[in-house]
Amino acid sequence: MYFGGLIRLSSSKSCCWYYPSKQLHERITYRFLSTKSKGPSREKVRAIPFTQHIFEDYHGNGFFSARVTHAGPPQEIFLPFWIVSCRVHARLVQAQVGHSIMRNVYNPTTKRNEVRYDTQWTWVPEQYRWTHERGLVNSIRSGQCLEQATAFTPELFDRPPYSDMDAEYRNVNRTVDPYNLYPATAVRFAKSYIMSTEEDYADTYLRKVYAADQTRFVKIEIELEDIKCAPVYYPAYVYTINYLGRNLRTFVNGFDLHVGGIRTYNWSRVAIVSAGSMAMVMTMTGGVGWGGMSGSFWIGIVLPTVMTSMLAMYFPLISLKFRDWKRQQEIHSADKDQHFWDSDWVGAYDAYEDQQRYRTWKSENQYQQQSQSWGSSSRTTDMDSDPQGYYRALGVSPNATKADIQSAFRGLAMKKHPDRYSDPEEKKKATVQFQKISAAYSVLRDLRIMASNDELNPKTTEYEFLGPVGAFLFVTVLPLLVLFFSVCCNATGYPSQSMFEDYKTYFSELFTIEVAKSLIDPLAMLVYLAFILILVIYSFVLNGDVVPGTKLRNGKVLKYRMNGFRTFHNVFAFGGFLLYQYGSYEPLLFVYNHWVGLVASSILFSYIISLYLYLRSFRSDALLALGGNSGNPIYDYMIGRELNPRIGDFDIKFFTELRPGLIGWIVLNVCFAVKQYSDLERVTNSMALVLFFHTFYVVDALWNEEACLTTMDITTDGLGFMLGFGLYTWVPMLYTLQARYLVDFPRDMSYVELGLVLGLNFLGYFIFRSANSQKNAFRNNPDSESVKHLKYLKTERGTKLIISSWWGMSRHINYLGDWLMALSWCLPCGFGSVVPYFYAIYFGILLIHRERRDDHQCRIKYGKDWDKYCSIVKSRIIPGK
Ligand SMILES: NC(=O)C1=CN([C@@H]2O[C@H](COP(=O)(O)OP(=O)(O)OC[C@H]3O[C@@H](n4cnc5c(N)ncnc54)[C@H](OP(=O)(O)O)[C@@H]3O)[C@@H](O)[C@H]2O)C=CC1
Ligand SMILES: CC(C)=CCC[C@@H](C)[C@H]1CC=C2C3=C(CC[C@@]21C)[C@@]1(C)CC[C@H](O)C(C)(C)[C@@H]1CC3
Repeated sequence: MYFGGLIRLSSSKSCCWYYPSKQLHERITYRFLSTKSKGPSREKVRAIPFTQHIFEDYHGNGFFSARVTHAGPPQEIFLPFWIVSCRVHARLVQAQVGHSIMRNVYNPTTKRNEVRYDTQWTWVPEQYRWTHERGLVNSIRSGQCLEQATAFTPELFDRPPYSDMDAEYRNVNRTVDPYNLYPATAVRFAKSYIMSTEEDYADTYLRKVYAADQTRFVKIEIELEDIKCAPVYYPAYVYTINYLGRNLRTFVNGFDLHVGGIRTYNWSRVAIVSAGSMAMVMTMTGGVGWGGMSGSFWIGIVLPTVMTSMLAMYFPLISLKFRDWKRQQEIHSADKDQHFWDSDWVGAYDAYEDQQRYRTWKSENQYQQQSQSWGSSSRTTDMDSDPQGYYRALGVSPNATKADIQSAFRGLAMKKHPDRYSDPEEKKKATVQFQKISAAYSVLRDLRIMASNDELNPKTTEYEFLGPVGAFLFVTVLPLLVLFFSVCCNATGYPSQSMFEDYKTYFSELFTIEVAKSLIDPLAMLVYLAFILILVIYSFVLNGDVVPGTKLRNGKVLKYRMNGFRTFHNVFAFGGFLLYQYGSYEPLLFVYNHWVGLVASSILFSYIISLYLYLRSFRSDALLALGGNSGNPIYDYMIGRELNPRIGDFDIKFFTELRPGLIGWIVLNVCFAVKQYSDLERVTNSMALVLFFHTFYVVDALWNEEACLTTMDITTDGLGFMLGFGLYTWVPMLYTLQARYLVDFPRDMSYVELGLVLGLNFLGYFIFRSANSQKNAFRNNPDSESVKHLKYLKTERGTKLIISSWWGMSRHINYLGDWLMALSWCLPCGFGSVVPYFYAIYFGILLIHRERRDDHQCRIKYGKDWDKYCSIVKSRIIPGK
């Protein structure tokens, strides 16, 4: 990049611009780094694990910081910058220097002599000229930054093996960020930076030489000659945090470990401090003076608290938006600056093409190695497999990835866009080339999508749940079963008395249009939707650690925000607050009174959301569950096609897994307990026990939310009707069966019964939690103190299977614990009906079936290793069986 000629800038600020070139020259220290310079050795640039604590400190310092700790390993990134160098010719056209003079003046008002300062201005007598060289990085920092930047060479991608590092750090990707600043913008920055820094120096100098106090009418002219704009790269470790659906990057300088990036704030602390300080202000000042206590509460405390905490929460996103907007402005203004545009870009593009060539070379090498190891010769890697010349048009190899094709197209499109040429002949040529590039891109992109789809999303060849027939029964019979429990179980009996008396008449009356109509309850629908909406809002606005999930088939690792537990207590705090304002618990009786409507609404919702999920799973970039791509609509709709459906960064499956079902379950339980209280004016000990057990289970699940990321539902199953219906309907509407039964048939337990049931529950919980935690701890770090004594079997996949302690007793000892708990939840209902035991029966069947499914999946995953594991740990669920 080279600009011949001179660029003339002039300044006429009220400061001085007067100094001989010799002295100015001495004061500027810089080292210009040309593109040929070597920069730091690539070994020096490595993702050092200890940068993790620098990152954590950066986000953990200060009372209001959000203490982000989970960002995964850093990325090694070379950030691109432009180095602008030029020769600066400066000429001082005019300037005045001012000296303050002290005078004694008589003041007739005070009738005294007073001291006054006047400025005596004199023109600077000479016109000075000077010339010097400048070199700047585009973010306008000089000195060290220039020295640490490195010229682009394809070897930047070559990461040494770093065999001494943990696997996590050994496999870190090394990348080069694309340029997102135009060279013309960098030059504009450099120009204004040169102006302002030289002004500063001149001002200081003038004041010193003339012993002046002020300067004015300063007019200078600067001519920039021989401007060079060279791309350089600056090494950094980048941690990416997912925050409210946006990726925030934290940069750790590759040399001095200085850290920068957008910070996040703990909005709940901001809220507490704001509420506390506003309450203090209100108390001290006597309130807002409008609306009494209530006015002061809402306007003086709640409003500012909500506003400040919202600001704290959205501040990172606002500043990101602001930066984006500033960048857009830069780009717009750079467009007008045509003079720099073309020649600059050509140089930048040279560097970009180098990258592409290197990537292509690398992927070809890899491919050749792979095909040698597969012994395959069916595919060819050279350009002969490109009869249409599409790959050649984009300058990529036939093995290029979708991303490679995309970035090659973007680069070429920028370079060859007809709008960038004013000469008609060149414009014509560019138009032809541009059309060729676009055609090649559209064909190759589609091919890549198809190829990657086939590889990533193979057809499902084996059915579960008795295939399409079973799926059909699932989507029809199970909702009917839930309706049966809600419609046919009531205060007369579980099932109702009239069904027992004459079941034929009862059922013939049940399947009528009137009964169907009675299921439609708009108010219940509204309440149900409002509840889901509140959960969605909370999942967006509440803070929580951002945790990476397991690696997906496409190599991606999704991030999840752990705010389930916060959602839980916020739901109760919000509900409690509303009831307090209302002044009665009566709204909670709505649940019992509109039970059938609520159940029907949840079923309808489950059908609709599953349909939405099914339809959206046909997007070209959707990653499907291995078991959900059979091609049979009923089966795929039921089992779930898409593995991790997301809207932006909102993960629908993760949201569904723990929130509507589990939180809804406890909310409904509380409503039933309140109903019992309103009927009996007390809560029976059996109801209290059921409430305690269920709440304990749910709180435990939400508290250990992270653990659900490794469950089959998240890692393997798609999100379809099975999970959707399971969590929007089945869990909240059926897991509450015991609490509802105790409203209709209240009973108290003897102390002996109480003790036995409590004991059974805690035994179950002990097994369930210790086994699950042991597996999680072992999977997270097998060397940690609590699990390092465990014996394990190392599989060929690299995964270790525990074969001692809990996991040596049976292959799913956790299921046994879970089932014992399930049984203990049913026992408080006594033995008057089998219906409250439905949960233990169904759950037993579910766990047996789940164990078979998991066994099948593990056999596919681990092959011979699984057989070996099964021969060591023989029991499936119950030890010794
Ligand atoms: N209340 C409810 O309605 C329900 C509760 N649950 C509960 O959810 C919990 C999670 O269940 P789920 O995901 O089905 O099963 P597990 O938690 O038992 O996880 C099974 C997976 O763990 C890994 N694994 C198996 N054996 C070993 C071993 N010996 N050492 C180390 N890892 C092993 C395998 O995955 P890999 O090797 O690939 O990592 C396997 O696929 C259970 O406690 C269950 O009771 C489940 C369903 C419903
Ligand atoms: C018959 C029918 C509708 C089947 C759907 C099954 C679902 C109800 C269950 C499948 C796996 C589940 C899990 C939990 C709840 C029930 C479902 C969705 C779970 C969230 C309960 C709390 C636990 O601590 C858990 C997080 C481990 C668990 C995960 C599996």
